[in-house]
Amino acid sequence: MNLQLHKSEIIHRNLKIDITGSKSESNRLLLLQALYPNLKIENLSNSDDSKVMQEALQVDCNEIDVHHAGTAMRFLTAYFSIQQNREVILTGSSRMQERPIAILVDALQQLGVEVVYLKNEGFPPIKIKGKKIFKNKVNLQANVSSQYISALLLIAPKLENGLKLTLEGEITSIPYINMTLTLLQGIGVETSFIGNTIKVKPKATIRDKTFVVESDWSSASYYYSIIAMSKAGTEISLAYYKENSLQGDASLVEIYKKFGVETIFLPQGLLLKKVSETNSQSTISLDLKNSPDIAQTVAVTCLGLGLACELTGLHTLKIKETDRLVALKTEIEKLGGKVQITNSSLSIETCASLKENIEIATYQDHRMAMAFAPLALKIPIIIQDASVVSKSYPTFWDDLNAIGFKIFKR
Ligand SMILES: O=C(O)C1=C[C@@H](OP(=O)(O)O)[C@@H](O)[C@H](O)C1
Ligand SMILES: C=C(OP(=O)(O)O)C(=O)O
Repeated sequence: MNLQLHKSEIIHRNLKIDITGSKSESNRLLLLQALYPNLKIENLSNSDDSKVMQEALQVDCNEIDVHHAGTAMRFLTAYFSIQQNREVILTGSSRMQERPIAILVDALQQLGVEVVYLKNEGFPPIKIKGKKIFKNKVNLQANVSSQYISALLLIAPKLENGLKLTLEGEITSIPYINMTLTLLQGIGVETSFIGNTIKVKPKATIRDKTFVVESDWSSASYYYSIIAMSKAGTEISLAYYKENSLQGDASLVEIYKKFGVETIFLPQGLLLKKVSETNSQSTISLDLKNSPDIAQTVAVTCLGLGLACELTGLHTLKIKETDRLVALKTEIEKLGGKVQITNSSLSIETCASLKENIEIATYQDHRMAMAFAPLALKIPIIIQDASVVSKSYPTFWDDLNAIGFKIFKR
């Protein structure tokens, strides 16, 4: 389904957008709930990725397809490693079969788990034979994806002797590791993270506990971009967000001050308000190694506002739903922007005007579709294969429609 977005403006200012729980928190809590059934979860994410995770933890079959869900792939690999007397094949979309998993598999093999590759060495599909794990020391490379680390940490309290992880290299996406540790602490697991060493103590059972998942900050990023591209005075409210977030993408609050967006925390969420114009002479420089999922949003905001930018810390983008660096360069150049990329950075030159009615390809990447949509405040634009958004935010187009975006099927 391609969508034509006519040039739009925000009209329903008093509307509150309800975004469901963080996909990252939800997928961690679902795994913890499978390990500790007296854990209850509220405001669970309605994303495809969380549905896939939930179903995979419930079914009894021995082949599970996680489609495009990276966290589900990595977290379930760890989960099935400790399910004794079960042999499970984990597979995914063709892109998932190109997303590396060797660092996690090597770590599980160091712990004594039997994992074999069924197609290409280092990539899904894999076959896992679950067992009781007594070993408790693992060294692993930490500069490729934090998901491998979170996966091991989530099962760590159920290992006979807990876990000591020694992280090698520069640690990437650290807020996601801290999110995992904080959730573990929340159910009473003892953890420590000092220097490059993480320790988790074993915990057989937990007390009854209910978690209310905070709404997804990565999804909120598209509203930050919308407000940044709107005229002064425009406002949008988003529920349910809090000032002390576990999610690294809450860095949006600081980052979007650069684009004239003010964030006001209310008891039930956020009010975003455009308060000032950005100086078009300035270059926006940001290191996004702690918030990789908002890189596309920020890049397109800069493009829409005609601002030059230099974004660094993007080394994980090449192994996500698509190679996001190449995808951004290709699509921004279609619109008339000038882009340079390396393996870990992206810069855009100041661009005075954008081409109209360009078809943006989305590469089966939800964030490509959602990041480019706010440009409809500046130019008419077409988003190809727009239903990809369901990976993290199924009601995205309905919500945009409700705030005034003019969206038509093509
Ligand atoms: O642990 C998580 O929930 C995630 C970690 C990040 O991945 P990397 O650590 O691979 O950057 C992020 O991009 C992804 O969307 C979700
Ligand atoms: C990278 C993402 O997800 P995952 O790695 O879980 O597929 C994302 O949601 O942007």
